[in-house]
Amino acid sequence: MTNAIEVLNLNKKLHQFQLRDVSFTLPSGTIMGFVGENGAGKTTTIKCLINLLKKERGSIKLFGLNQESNDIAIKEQIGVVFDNIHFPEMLTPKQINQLMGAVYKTWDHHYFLKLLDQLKVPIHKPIKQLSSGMKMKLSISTALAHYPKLLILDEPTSGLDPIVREEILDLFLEFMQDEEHSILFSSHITSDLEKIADYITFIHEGEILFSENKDDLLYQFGIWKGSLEQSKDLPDHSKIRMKKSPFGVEILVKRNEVNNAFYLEKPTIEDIMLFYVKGDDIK
Ligand SMILES: Nc1ncnc2c1ncn2[C@@H]1O[C@H](COP(=O)(O)OP(=O)(O)OP(=O)(O)O)[C@@H](O)[C@H]1O
Repeated sequence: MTNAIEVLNLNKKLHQFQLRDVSFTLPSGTIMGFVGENGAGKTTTIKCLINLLKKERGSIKLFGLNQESNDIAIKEQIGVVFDNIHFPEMLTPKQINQLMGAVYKTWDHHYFLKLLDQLKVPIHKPIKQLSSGMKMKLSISTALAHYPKLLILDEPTSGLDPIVREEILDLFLEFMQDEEHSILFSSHITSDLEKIADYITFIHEGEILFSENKDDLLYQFGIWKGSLEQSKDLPDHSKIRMKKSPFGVEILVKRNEVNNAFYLEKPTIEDIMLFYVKGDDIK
C-alpha cells in the first residue's frame, strides 16, 4: 500500500523562522500525532503539505503523487481542518452544504446533513451563533462529506471540553474503519494522541526530533529519578536528557540500556516532549 504522506527534507523560511529538512512518512491506514510546542512549525508544515505555502526545497508526496504537479487531484482526496472555521460567519450549515456541493465532485449532501444531525449541530443557525464545539464539529463534517482518504487536522480538539473531544475522537476512529484512510493530527493535547495515534512526530524549532511508532516510542524510554550523585551509577550511554527537580534530578533513559535493578517510570508523550524542550542534553 502507498504512503498517505511522504515528506523529505522540506525547507521553508518565514522571516526569523525556518523549517529545516523536515522528513516524515505517514503509512496509509494509520494515524499520526504531530506534536511540538507553540511556534515549533506544525502549522507551517501543514500549510506546505496542502500547498497553502510554497516550499523552498524538499519533496512532498501525497498518495504517492508529487504535491506540486497534482494539486487538484490531491485536494479532492483530502479533508483539512484548522483550529478556526474559514467560512463567513453569517452562513448557516445548510448554506455551506449548497456551497460545497459546487466545490467537490464527490460532495454528499445527505451524508453532510447526517453528520450534523449525529453531532447535534443546528443547520439553520448562522456560524456566529454556534459554540466553539459546534463550529469544530461543522468543520470536521465539512472535511468528511466529500469522502477524503486523508484528514489533515491542525489542533482540532484545542479549546474543547472533554465530552466534545471524546465525540470528535470517536468520529476519527469511525473514519479509520476504512483501512485506506489516514489522519495527520496536530495537537498540544498529548493525551488525545496517546488514545488514538499509531505514530508520533515531534517537531522542535523547525526540526523533526523524532517520528516513530507510538508504542515503540513509549516503550523505549524510561524516567529515572534520584540524586545527581546516585545518577552516576546509570550507564552514561543510556542517558538522553536530564531535568532538575525539587528532589534531585530526573533522567530520560533508554530502557534497554539500563539494568533491571534501576526502577524506571513509564513516560507519557508529554513527559518525553518536556525532556526534549526543557531538559538538558547529556553527552
Ligand atoms: N506568515 C508568517 N510570517 C512570518 N512568520 C510566521 C508566519 N507564520 C508563522 N510564522 C512564524 O513561524 C513560526 C512557526 O509557526 P507555526 O504556526 O508553524 O507553529 P505551530 O507549531 O503551529 O505553533 P502553534 O502550536 O502555536 O499553533 C512561529 O515563530 C511563527 O511566529
